[in-house]
Amino acid sequence: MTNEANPFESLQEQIDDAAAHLDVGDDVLDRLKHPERVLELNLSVEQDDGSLERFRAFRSEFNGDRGPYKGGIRYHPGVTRDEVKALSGWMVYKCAVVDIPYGGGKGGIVVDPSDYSAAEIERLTRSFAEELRPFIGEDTDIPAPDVNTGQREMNWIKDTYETLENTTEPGVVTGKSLESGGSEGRVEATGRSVMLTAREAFEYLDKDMDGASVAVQGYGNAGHIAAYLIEDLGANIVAVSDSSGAIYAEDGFDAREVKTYKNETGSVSGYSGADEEFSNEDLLTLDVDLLVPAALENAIDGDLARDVQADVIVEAANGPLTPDADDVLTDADVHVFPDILANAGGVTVSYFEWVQNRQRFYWTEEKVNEELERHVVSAFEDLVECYETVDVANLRTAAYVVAIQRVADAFTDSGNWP
Ligand SMILES: NC(=O)C1=CN([C@@H]2O[C@H](COP(=O)(O)OP(=O)(O)OC[C@H]3O[C@@H](n4cnc5c(N)ncnc54)[C@H](O)[C@@H]3O)[C@@H](O)[C@H]2O)C=CC1
Ligand SMILES: O=C(O)CCC(=O)C(=O)O
Repeated sequence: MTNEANPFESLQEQIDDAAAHLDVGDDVLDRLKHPERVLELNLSVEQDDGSLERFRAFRSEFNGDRGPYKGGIRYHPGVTRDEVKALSGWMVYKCAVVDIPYGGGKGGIVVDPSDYSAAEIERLTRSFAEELRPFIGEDTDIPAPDVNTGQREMNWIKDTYETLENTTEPGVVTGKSLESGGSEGRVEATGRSVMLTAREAFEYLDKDMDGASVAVQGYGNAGHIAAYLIEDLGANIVAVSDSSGAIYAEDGFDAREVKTYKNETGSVSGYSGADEEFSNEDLLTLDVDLLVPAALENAIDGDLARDVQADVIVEAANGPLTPDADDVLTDADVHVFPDILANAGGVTVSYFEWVQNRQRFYWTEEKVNEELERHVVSAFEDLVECYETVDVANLRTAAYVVAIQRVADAFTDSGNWP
């Protein structure tokens, strides 16, 4: 990460941008800019050929003022300590934006899972779970899926934890399969909140979703589900991409069909319904009504932002825009609906999963989706109210003003500080 923005510094800059509008002292604010603790591990894991391989892993517990640390675990070769710290901080403010009783945490392993067998990934995951065991638990720190992890890894973490603790505690981790205590609607939840945010954003901006052109960068859990749910609102998904590159069709794709093709072939490239193939950078600068970055941090920096032609950006990924990009896009009147609102559906339904686990009483998908919509729409309204009544530059800063105030109030109300 040499020329790229450091995500942890980006997070701190986002907090600084909100500072002037907050009733929070500099000392408390300084606390809210740093993780409470970061665990760094070297996991030694047996490979299929009998050799031992070492993997670096992290878990950052950023802030627990509003509840247990909560956030996903990422498997990616680009994972760094600072990235995990940033992601854990974004979790704190995301949970506060949607007003669920959690703090924020995040974990990651430096690994490209496509280079390893399922058995090797299982041993790696169980090894991580063993090391995390003293720190995680339903009331302390609750992992979940992120990039390149899903139900399978969450089931393994739950099983390892429960075996070592000699208990049943399904709420120790969320994003599990239904059979292991997962919730209806969790797989779709992140994409669903992106869709709900896009729907509310278009209504707020008095724009028509019917026939709107949409480009989606990243076609994994968050991206492809956001794409087909936005398509269901009547929009045209004209471009999508993954790490192999981007595909474009002027009349739009069938978003579900593209995913089926990706499942079969491993990438979106080569899809027969495409008019053209190009780079991810080209996708990000297309002249579309709505752009949804759904891959990784720093997708759009200050330079690329100057070429962005989209009217509206709804962030499915965490941290896809650098602070420089934010400045450029704010000046250019591009409406950016921030990650800590738009992708909060994942953690919101994780919260519902945890509630169901603790009550041993399970909800229908309809109830999950109704409650999710209520949380996202209410958070959207809180942000817009702040944006319209406080002199903030953009909706991201509005989101941080709302969220930081909630976290700081929890800290001071607990009697820890006057
Ligand atoms: N899974 C979840 O519940 C949540 C995920 N997120 C965020 O959404 C983003 C995506 O996560 P998931 O969809 O879960 O991961 P995933 O692993 O399911 O999918 C990631 C997708 O991004 C693509 N990709 C990677 N690098 C790319 C690049 N440079 N250009 C274009 N595409 C690229 C991959 O090929 C893949 O299609 C991340 O920022 C994650 O933190 C946020 C909230 C919850
Ligand atoms: O479901 C969760 O607890 C966290 C999901 C996550 O990692 C995120 O929102 O970035």
